[in-house]
Formats: sequence, C-alpha cells, structure tokens
Amino acid sequence: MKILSAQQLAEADQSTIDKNQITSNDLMEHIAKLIFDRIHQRLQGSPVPIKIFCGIGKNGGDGLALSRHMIQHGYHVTTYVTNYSKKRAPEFLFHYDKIKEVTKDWPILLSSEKDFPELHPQDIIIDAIFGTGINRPIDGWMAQLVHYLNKTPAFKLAIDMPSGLYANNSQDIDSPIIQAQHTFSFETPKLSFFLPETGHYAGTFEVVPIGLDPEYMMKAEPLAQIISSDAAKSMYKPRKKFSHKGDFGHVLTMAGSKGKMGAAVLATGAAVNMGAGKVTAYIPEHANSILQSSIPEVMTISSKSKDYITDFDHDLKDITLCVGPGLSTGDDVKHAFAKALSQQTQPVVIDADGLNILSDNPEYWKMIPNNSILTPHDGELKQLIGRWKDDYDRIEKAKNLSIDKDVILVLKGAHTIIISGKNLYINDTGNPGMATAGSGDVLSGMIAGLLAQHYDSLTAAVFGVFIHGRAGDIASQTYAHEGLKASIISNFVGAAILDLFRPEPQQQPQQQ
Ligand SMILES: NC(=O)C1=CN([C@@H]2O[C@H](COP(=O)(O)OP(=O)(O)OC[C@H]3O[C@@H](n4cnc5c(N)ncnc54)[C@H](O)[C@@H]3O)[C@@H](O)[C@H]2O)[C@@H](O)CC1
Ligand SMILES: [K+]
Repeated sequence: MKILSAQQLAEADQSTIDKNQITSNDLMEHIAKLIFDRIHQRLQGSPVPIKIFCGIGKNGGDGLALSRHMIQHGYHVTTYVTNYSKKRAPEFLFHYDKIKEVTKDWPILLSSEKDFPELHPQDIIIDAIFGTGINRPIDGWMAQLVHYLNKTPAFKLAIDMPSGLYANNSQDIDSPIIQAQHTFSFETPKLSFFLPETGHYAGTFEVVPIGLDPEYMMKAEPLAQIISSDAAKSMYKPRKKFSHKGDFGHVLTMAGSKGKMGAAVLATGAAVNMGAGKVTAYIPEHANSILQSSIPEVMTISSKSKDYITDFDHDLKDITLCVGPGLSTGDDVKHAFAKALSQQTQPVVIDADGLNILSDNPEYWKMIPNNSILTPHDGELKQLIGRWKDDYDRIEKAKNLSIDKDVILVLKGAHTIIISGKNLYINDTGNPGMATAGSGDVLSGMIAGLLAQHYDSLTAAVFGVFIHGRAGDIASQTYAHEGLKASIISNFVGAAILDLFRPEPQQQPQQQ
C-alpha cells in the first residue's frame, strides 16, 4: 500500500472530484457516511456521550457531516467548533449549515479557554480539528484545548489525523498534538504514523478507503510503501518438485566470539529455517561443538583462534556471506572481515559487529559488493550516518548512504524501514516482544537464507523483514510478548510462510 504526502492526498481529492463530476461537499458527505458506518458498527446505538470537536477547515467539515449522521441516528452528540479565525472553508460552512436539518442545537462555539466544556472519562471525544492541512504548531488557547483534551482519560478518536500531527514533515514534537487512541486515516496511512517519535499519536489506526481516483493513486510516486501480505505473497518462490538442495544455495555465516557464540547459533539456525540448501558456520574454534550440537543440519569450519575469528582463507564462490553477529571488533577480527569481503562479488549481509567494523574502517566500503544488505539498529546506524535531527532526517541520511554506496539498508525498529536508494518500504508485521536479544541475528540469517535461494537483494530484505515480523506475531500468540525469544522467532519462520496462504477471514456484514 502506498503512503502519499498531504499534498498528493489533496491532489487526489481534487482529481476524484473532477473525474466524478461531484463537489467537494459531496466527497465529504460520502466520507462522513463511511466513518459513521464504522462507528455505528462498534457503538450499536449506545447512549454514550459523544463530543465532536471541529475545526474550521475541511477536517472540521468532516466532523460536522459525521455529527449530523450521528445525531440523525439518535446518538447523544454535542458538537463544538473551534472558532479561532474567520477564514472558514466553504465545505465547513456547507456542513455547518446542514446540521440544522437534524437538530435545533446549534454547534457550540469555542473562542477561549473559558468556553472549554466539562469532560468525563466515559465520553467519546472525536477530534476533527485539524487534518492534513496543518502547517504550523498549534498555539494560543487552541494549544490549551489540545492539552485539555489530552488530559482526560476519555477515548479519543481522530478523524484522518490526530490534530497537530504533520502527515510527512519534520515538526517540533513538543508542540501540542492530540494523543488519539484510534485514528480513521483516509485512503492511506500517513508516514508519521510509522515513525518512532510521532507514531504513537495516532494510536491504533485504521485505513478507510474513500474511493480516491484510482488513476491518480496508481500513478502517484509514493513517499513509501507498506509491505502488504499480498505483496509478500507475490514475492514468495514456491519450490519445484524435482529440485535438490543445490538449487537453494549455500550460506556461510561468519559470526560469534567468546561470550557471544549464541549470535552465531541464531544467525546460522535462521538461515537453515529460512530454507537455504546448505549452511556452513565459520566460527571460532571453541564454538565448534556448540554449533554442531545446537544445529545438526549445519557444517562448520573454524578459525585458528579459539575465541575469535582471526583469519579467513576460504573460497566464497557461489556462497552467500552473512557476516557480523557476535563477531567482536578486535584488530585480527577486523582483518579476517576484510579478507572475507575482499573475495566477495555477490551481495552479502552485514550485521552487528560487521557494521561496527565498517564504521571504524571506512576504507572497507570499497570491498562491499553492490546491492549488499546492511541491517543496523539505531546505535549502529548512528555510527554509519552520524546523529540525526529527527526521524525524517534519519531517513534522508540513510537514503543518501544507500545511494552513495549502492547498498540496501534495513533500519530495524517497531516498523522496520527498508531503504533502497530513494525507495522506502515500511514493515507492518512484528510486535514489542521481538525487542529481545538475538532477534536481529535471526533476521540477518533469514535474509542471507533468501539471498542464497536467489531472491534479489531488495526482495530478500523486504520479504525477510516481513516474515521475521509475522513469525514473531504468530509465536506471540503462544508465548506472549514476554516469553518471545529469538530462537522461537526463528522456529516460527515456517508458520509465517504458511500464514501467507491462509484464506482471509470472512468480513462481518456491516450493520445498517
Ligand atoms: N474535498 C477535500 O479536499 C477533502 C478533504 N478532506 C479533509 O480535509 C482535511 C484537510 O483539510 P484542510 O486542507 O482544509 O486543512 P485542515 O482542516 O487540516 O486545517 C484547516 C486550515 O487551518 C489552517 N492551519 C494550519 N495550521 C494551523 C495552526 N497551527 N493553527 C491554526 N490554523 C492552522 C490552514 O490554513 C488549514 O488550511 C483532511 O485531513 C481531511 O480531513 C477529506 O474530507 C477528503 C475530501
Ligand atoms: K483530526
């Protein structure tokens, strides 16, 4: 699914209006009905007090049209208008006027703090103050209103966006922003919903398809794409009946050091679980029995040194290298790392200490084959690209690195972002239980397993990240977030692949 900018969404609105020969008011009416249906389906006519706060732009128009539908269906609605300027949008005025068709109670105008209504924990607050039109921080008494609404424990539902949040631009995150529990986002989610500094403001969010011009949507160059289950399914390569292990490649994991042999076990095991035909672990000598007894499917070769990988003298032809988990960063290790890389001509996966070595020795960059995949967490990323100002700056800097070095970056996080040049892919699988030691080692082994099976680099990164998250989601249904650990995520890779082909659950019929 594409993520578009606020400006593109406004263009898509206009294109929809033009092509369908409807008015902006008609489109708003259509959207309000869609939103009403979703709320009505949940509330089923409950007499709960509903307080709708409307701005004076089009987001406010959405709020007013929704308010009218709710009043018409007997809900206990009070409508407030934030009367902070005379510049009211025509759509706002149209729907403001229409409210009188269903009630004698004119919306209550708020013009200062003394007008703020009393709120109760059992209220439902609907935020239709600002949407994608926000272009500066909310200030004055409107800022006090946002703080006032945020203070109440009442459930807050945002229309299109939580007011104050920018859809896709840098902003001062100390400025007032509604903290919603749930957001109905029109047509696509917004980029800010997926970023660590701002994502929480939207709460859980639900994309409401509002029927925007399909031609515009198809042609629009997205800011980013969410990896959907359908997209992941289309990436999967089914196996042919007469295939043999040679068809599925050979991964060499170069990983582990004293006290961190587990990282080697996890990355290596994940390459096996992801389906690589053969997997060899290149490890410190002392890790040999650990690897052999933990994963019988794996072959091992050991470094001359007992506790560290300090040398490299192997032929890497037709082998996919996954280097870094638990490797450590000493001088000898670093030379072994460089020697392995210097032999490689096909894409490699570099993680953890491999990335640390690379940041400390930028001269190694020239040895990295094009389309290699780097999987940094934020600490490792900071060493690679320097400090960032905010989430958008982080993405820009990472894009520049990806373009400059011709590599794919996997920025790990709650929503892992895969960056390939200027293209962004955002993952929507996974859960906080996966924030656990070794989870990243598993991911790098999985991606190497896919590369070995001839997935191209971008697909290996995108599909690997999706399956990793889905494996964690399925496993968490048995182990809870707390009980999830890296080896369990790895063991659920097969379940995550099967899940791609599970029939979609039947939609519940909509209540009228
Ligand atoms: N026909 C259309 O164009 C449609 C618009 N839609 C709605 O329209 C919204 C966007 O509407 P608008 O562009 O009118 O913008 P908003 O309703 O988000 O904001 C209203 C206006 O407030 C002003 N403003 C921005 N920041 C401010 C601040 N900090 N303090 C005070 N004033 C500020 C701006 O001039 C802005 O145009 C979407 O989020 C969506 O809810 C949807 O109904 C879809 C159809
Ligand atoms: K809003």
